[in-house]
Amino acid sequence: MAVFTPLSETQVADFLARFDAGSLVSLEGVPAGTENSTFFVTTDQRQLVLTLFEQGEFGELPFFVDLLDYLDEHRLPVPGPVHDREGVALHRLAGKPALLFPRLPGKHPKSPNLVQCAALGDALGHMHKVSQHFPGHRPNPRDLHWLLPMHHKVLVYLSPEDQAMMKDEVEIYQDAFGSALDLPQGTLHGDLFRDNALYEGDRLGGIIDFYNGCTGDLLFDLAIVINDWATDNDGHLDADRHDAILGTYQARRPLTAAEREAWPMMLRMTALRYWLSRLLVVYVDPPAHDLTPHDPERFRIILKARLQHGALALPEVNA
Ligand SMILES: Nc1ncnc2c1ncn2[C@@H]1O[C@H](COP(=O)(O)OP(=O)(O)OP(=O)(O)O)[C@@H](O)[C@H]1O
Ligand SMILES: N[C@@H](CCO)C(=O)O
Repeated sequence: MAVFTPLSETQVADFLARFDAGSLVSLEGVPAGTENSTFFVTTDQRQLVLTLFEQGEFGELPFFVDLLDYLDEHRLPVPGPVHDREGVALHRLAGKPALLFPRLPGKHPKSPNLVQCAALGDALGHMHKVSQHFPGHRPNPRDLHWLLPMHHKVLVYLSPEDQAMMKDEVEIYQDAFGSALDLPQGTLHGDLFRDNALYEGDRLGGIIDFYNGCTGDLLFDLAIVINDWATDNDGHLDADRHDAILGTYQARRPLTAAEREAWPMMLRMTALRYWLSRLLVVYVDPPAHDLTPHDPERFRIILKARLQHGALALPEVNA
């Protein structure tokens, strides 16, 4: 379950009274998700999602609200927060920060087809073009500055071979990314896995869960996407999905020469980023709830595959 703070219908009905969003018809806790409490709220006018923030830096929530407002204004497929009659989006409910969103249609794609991959690449490329001009700033909390101290915390839980792989990798990234690399910057989604996208058939209904959103290398975001969306069960890249995503992405935003050069290393660094964050959840800082954590092994396998086989050739950009 992912309702850490239960809400009564009366609480939600009172909350809705500040918005022009209709009166409560039904309230349903959403089982998915691991970080926040999520509810589907149906009113006599529309379908909404209510999120209560359970963890994280609450002071950062205005950044996420502004980012979603900005992307929504620029017609990206994201749930723009619902503002109340006073123009305020961020409220408190049951003692927790709360946001109301439109409920986007569709389902998460487990095994995305090539049309769905192309739609995702197009949306991400569009988002990255737009997000380069978003004025908000939040440092990337999961970049090399985080990997460096945090990887020490999990080494003790790894086999000698995996310890060596992790240590060597982090050292290599310091050389590769430590000095001034001229990679295009912008605002990233920061966690655009398949379970953060919704599709109605082949149509991308929307991208959700922007709470890892931050400012950083756009390539970092793209590598997260390719590692999750275009990797087979053995950790190898799936050439068709890879090309479908990168083809439409680059039609929006062609990669620069520096990005092309950094690409194989970025795939490795973002694979290690998730191997590490998942290891930390399992061994170092387990959450209070009993939800099954994501499997770190998946990203150890992906990292090994990227080390053994490198990256695939990037599709050419059609002028
Ligand atoms: N705007 C939306 N429209 C439709 N469904 C949504 C929306 N927002 C959230 N959901 C549903 O609620 C689930 C949980 O939401 P979300 O991913 O934001 O939670 P979380 O606890 O932050 O999860 P995670 O573990 O991915 O960080 C999603 O997987 C999705 O099914
Ligand atoms: N997408 C993350 C979990 C949410 O941050 C993972 O798969 O490890």
